[in-house]
Amino acid sequence: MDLWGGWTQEELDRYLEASQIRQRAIERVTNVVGTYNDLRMRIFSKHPACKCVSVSSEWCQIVQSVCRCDDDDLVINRSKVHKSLLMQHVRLPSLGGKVALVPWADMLNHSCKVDAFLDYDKSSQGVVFSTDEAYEPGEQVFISYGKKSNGELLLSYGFAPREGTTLEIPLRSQCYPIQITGWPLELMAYAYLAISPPSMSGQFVEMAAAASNKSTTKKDLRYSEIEEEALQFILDTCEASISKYNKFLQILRRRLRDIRSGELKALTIFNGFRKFFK
Ligand SMILES: C[S@@+](CC[C@H](N)C(=O)[O-])C[C@H]1O[C@@H](n2cnc3c(N)ncnc32)[C@H](O)[C@@H]1O
Repeated sequence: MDLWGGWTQEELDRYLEASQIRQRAIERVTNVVGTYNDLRMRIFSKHPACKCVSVSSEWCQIVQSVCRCDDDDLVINRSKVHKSLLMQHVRLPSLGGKVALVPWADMLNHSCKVDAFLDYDKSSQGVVFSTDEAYEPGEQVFISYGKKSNGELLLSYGFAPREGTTLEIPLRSQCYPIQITGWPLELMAYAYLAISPPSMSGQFVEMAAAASNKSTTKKDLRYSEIEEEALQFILDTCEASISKYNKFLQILRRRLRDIRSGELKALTIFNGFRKFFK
């Protein structure tokens, strides 16, 4: 059964055993299939002349492979696909996340190194894009698709950037992307919240806001009295997360053991020869 972007159930189980993305990929497929089956029951079964039209080829791929429906039952509306390439749905932060159709916005690629995004500009009454990096003429300009882990980018956009590699650390209902160079303030805030004693209830609101990325004003959230415990909490969670890849870790350990024992054998033979020529 094809799941998302051509991934099979077996591949999901093998490669994404410990990843949050595995469950989300399955949920996505379940939602698409549920919507299609609902439409089929309510509309297509009663009006055979009606066709299911989708602008998304992934949507059709999932429906076709999972629901095993005929090609004729599904139509990818090419003209809409064409338009959707040029007109991107964009959420405008300063208008409370209102959605706008912005011409050519679909041409912009993502980079983890930038925070810049398109937004509504009151003075020019239009959607503008201000870069947060200096670019040379002819250089590619990037936007940020959001603070997303590699897994999320892979699931939603079909690519995983090489730079700024991230690992998703699942903590109860939240999920925080950590980078090889560090961890986000939100994760630290969550750790403070999770381990802080009731005597610190006065700070709970501030910690919760920072953990859910709602407070952008406070850049340095520190509580020295519980910092050690919070760091230990993050370390334990990271270790627990990676230990789920136990098959992979076993293979690595076995391979290392084999290489080392091979080296030892070679060393013994070499020492034997040395003694022989002494
Ligand atoms: C909104 S479009 C961006 C424009 C697209 N590159 C194009 O030529 O039409 C989003 C798609 O671009 C690609 N993309 C965006 N940023 C990328 C990156 N940093 N590395 C690789 N592919 C990227 C992915 O295929 C993604 O699904």
